[in-house]
Amino acid sequence: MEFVGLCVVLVAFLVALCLLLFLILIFSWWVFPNQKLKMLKKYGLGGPTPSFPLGNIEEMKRKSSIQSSVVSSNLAHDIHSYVFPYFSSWQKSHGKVFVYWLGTEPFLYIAEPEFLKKMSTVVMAKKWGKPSVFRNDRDPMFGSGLVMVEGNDWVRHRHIVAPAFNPINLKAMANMMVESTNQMIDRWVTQITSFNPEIDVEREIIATAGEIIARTSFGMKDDNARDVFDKLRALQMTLFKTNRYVGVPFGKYFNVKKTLEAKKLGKEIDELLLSIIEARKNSPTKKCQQDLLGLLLQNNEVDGRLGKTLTSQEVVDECKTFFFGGHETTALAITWTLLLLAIHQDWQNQLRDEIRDVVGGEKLDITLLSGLKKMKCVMNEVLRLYPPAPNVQRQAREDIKVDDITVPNGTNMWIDVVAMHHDPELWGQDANEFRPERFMDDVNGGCKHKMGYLPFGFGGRMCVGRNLTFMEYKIVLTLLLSRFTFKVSPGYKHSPSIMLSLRPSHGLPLVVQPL
Ligand code: HEM
Repeated sequence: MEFVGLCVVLVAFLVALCLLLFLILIFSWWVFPNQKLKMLKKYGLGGPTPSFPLGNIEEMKRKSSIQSSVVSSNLAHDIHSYVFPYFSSWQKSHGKVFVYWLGTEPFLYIAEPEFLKKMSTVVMAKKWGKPSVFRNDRDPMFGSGLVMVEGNDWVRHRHIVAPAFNPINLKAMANMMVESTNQMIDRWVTQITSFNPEIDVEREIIATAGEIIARTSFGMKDDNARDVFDKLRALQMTLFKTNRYVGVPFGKYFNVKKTLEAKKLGKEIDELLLSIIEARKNSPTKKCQQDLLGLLLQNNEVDGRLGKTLTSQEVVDECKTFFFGGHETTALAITWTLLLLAIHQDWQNQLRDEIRDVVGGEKLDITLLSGLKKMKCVMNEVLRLYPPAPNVQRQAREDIKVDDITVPNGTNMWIDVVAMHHDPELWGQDANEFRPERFMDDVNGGCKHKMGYLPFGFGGRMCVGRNLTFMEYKIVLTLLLSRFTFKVSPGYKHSPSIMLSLRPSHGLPLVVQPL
């Protein structure tokens, strides 16, 4: 009798527990998001109607799949409606600031620089959050690296990481960049001399930039480092192939196999990097190695006295962040540049002339690279038309007041960089044309608003690695243009798409000929 009574109590307890869990889920997935939606509407923010539990994801997928079946035949640069068909269509009905939903997460869409300026004048860098849904989704890539940390942790990370990227430190890495690029050039020469001048430039440049970032981040001399490099690339492919439902409840379990694979790779990478770090810490000569890891360890030691250090796991996460944040973005800047120079032969010739005048035909002296003014204009224009980082993300950590709108604490923000970079209201009627000269006398390219050009983000959280990109861009392009000419292959299909970064979805085959 006593036993039966106990069973009844146990069953009643379990039923109550399930009910409680059910209520928690319903509240967090449905009631609270709906309250937020009502509040955002009250503050005057419109947007497409979401449905439970996918939000607007279905519509986004539908619009993308219609668009991706179309391949632009005319190499046009007006890519916004092509890469973000849903934003482009919602902009027409809801303007440049509205709310859309990824699963049960509201996102404030912003393509209005004045709105952004007003927000960033009241929110300091360390007060900005990064959307928790993305932090969880990208945890194997970035962990608690600089891209993802917030508040005082961000101040501490930035304080140690930023000095590693100063131009004097970067100069010491130039040789690694030259070596990796020359190895790629040798491969191309072998391929071309065997009568195959068509090269998938995107694949080649991404592989070389990956090698460069691994060498400049943690060196590639020992076997462990090579192993890390291979596993980082495998992790990237795994995450890349996963069809992720960010913001949807239990979204990461839709692809259990890939999620587990990514987790396993992430753990193996962490262990290998930790062993590299420990070996460096125990070897006074290796610690002074002039790569980013060496510089972080040195900065850590100096700042250790002030109690502002990074833990070994945080240093690991920074190395992974450099790899994932730094190599594909830089590679794509170079890749899109080669496409644009292949289309615009006049600019290709102008850059070659400039290289001859400024750098000469001798061994590359990197102190001369700053004289490549036209190349800088070309880079700026490429980053405008084809920004490798097509959006910037934030999350409000307090209510933010912009005029009579209040953006409530917790709201995610998606800043559409592609939209702003192609907006005729900001750039004029030639917004979709390749005109590097617009940057000749104006660092903002003649944009009508200072916050309309954001290839590296904005405010205190602006990209910490941009100096490394500038140097790598100039070195790789100088070496390539001094050896080859580039033409668009008849097999190239112009189909830019968003795969985390803005990439040519069918690669970039170019016809490459030695000079
Ligand atoms: C063309 C090349 C690159 C582009 C387009 C790019 C773009 C960006 C963007 C848009 C952000 C976000 C800024 C914001 O939230 O306001 C960012 C942040 C960051 N980038 Fe880059 N990046 C590039 C190269 C690099 C390189 C080479 C590295 C390192 C090796 C790097 C490391 C980082 C880090 C660590 C952050 C986080 C900064 C912070 O939150 O304090 N990036 N980058």
